[in-house]
Amino acid sequence: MAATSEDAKAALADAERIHSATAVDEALDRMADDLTRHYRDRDPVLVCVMTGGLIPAGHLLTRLEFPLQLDYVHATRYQGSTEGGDLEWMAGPNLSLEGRDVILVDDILDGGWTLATIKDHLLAQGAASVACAVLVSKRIARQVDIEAEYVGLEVEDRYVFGFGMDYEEYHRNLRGIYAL
Ligand SMILES: O=P(O)(O)OC[C@H]1O[C@H](OP(=O)(O)OP(=O)(O)O)[C@H](O)[C@@H]1O
Ligand code: HPA
Repeated sequence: MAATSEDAKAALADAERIHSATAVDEALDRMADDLTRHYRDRDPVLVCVMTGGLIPAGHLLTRLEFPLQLDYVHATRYQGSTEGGDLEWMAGPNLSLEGRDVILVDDILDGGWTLATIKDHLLAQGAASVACAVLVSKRIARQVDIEAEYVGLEVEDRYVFGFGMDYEEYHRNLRGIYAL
């Protein structure tokens, strides 16, 4: 049965805040500095992975003061659950990525299947390069061979939510990061 807002409130009350809003802001500043150093003259396309990538991508974008284009893909394998399944591809990208340098932005790198699959897909569409930028990297053995080039924060192997990441589709709007 789908979780209610009361369930979501109860989960938050029991959760531990593992990164404050300030820590998230500082991590985004560091990521933006690194991305600016590498991409300021490369006319990249920033591709946001919906839905969780929306919040980190939006906050990163306002810190990237150089020419870039924005696109998105919508792909999901958790669908409001805490266990991942097969990746369902729903939409995007819309721009031609032929010869372009792509910054693929998501909220979290966990088992790695999502970013690995999307990265392969974008390279198959002709992208010159695809680098992954994630707000959070979970410290676990990946299911596939992928790592992010740009990482904001690390978390241990717990289900986390906030700043894009959901608890049963709730709590993406929290400014800190919480663990069950
Ligand atoms: O590294 P993985 O184990 O593949 O997990 C990471 C992915 O899982 C979440 O997406 P989800 O499928 O839950 O969709 P959402 O973005 O709508 O939350 C998250 O946003 C990442 O895209
Ligand atoms: O720990 C997580 N939290 C939220 N979404 C996720 N998608 C993969 N892992 C997670």
